[in-house]
Amino acid sequence: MKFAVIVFPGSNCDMDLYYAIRDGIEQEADLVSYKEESLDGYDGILIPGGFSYGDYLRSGAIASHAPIIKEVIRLANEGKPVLGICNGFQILTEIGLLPGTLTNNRQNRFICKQVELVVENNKTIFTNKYNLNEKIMVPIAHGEGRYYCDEETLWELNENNQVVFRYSQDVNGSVEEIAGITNKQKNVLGMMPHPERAIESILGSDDGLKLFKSMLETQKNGVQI
Ligand SMILES: NC(=O)CC[C@H](N)C(=O)O
Repeated sequence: MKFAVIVFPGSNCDMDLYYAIRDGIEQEADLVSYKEESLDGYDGILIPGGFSYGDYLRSGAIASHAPIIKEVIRLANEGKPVLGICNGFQILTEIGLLPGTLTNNRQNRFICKQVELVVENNKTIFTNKYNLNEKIMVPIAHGEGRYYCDEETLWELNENNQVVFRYSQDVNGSVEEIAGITNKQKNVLGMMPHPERAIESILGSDDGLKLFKSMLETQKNGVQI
């Protein structure tokens, strides 16, 4: 499976993602500049964490106008897997591939720690290797990670099983402890925690590895969702 890791000015988790693919699941990954205008030949798109454009205006707001974004949207609409982590999640909401928004943590400061997540939907291309309600440890590192959406959107997210990860506890004030959601078609996942920083136990947890293995499994065996 061949992945594109999109690199914006200010991305800082691009190499973590690259190594998660190369060493974690032994697949191919390319670092692809935000300036590129084609993503032909890639089976999966990864949007890494960081501080694209210094988080000016709002996290992800300026990145949403980068040349590569048209292609990300095209591939997402074709059904290709698109995963946005942290700043990647923020970018996915800014470009409208995911509903809602990410705003300042309730504590109004940056939070960096290991947190427990619950797998709320294991019937997705990103989570089929997990058990339903499995508890996993994955780090967070964000200042604007508080997920917010209006009541109607929240109802839809729950109704369509689009909430994939929730925090076990309230960590940043996100509505209903939402940590990660998919689009309706379930091929686009955005999450604030960092699975790419939890791929081997020496890092404190390898619970993130199954997310990447799930994507590979789907590609190889066409897992029925
Ligand atoms: N690790 C990250 O991606 C940081 C996310 C982000 N720009 C924030 O602080 O909210």
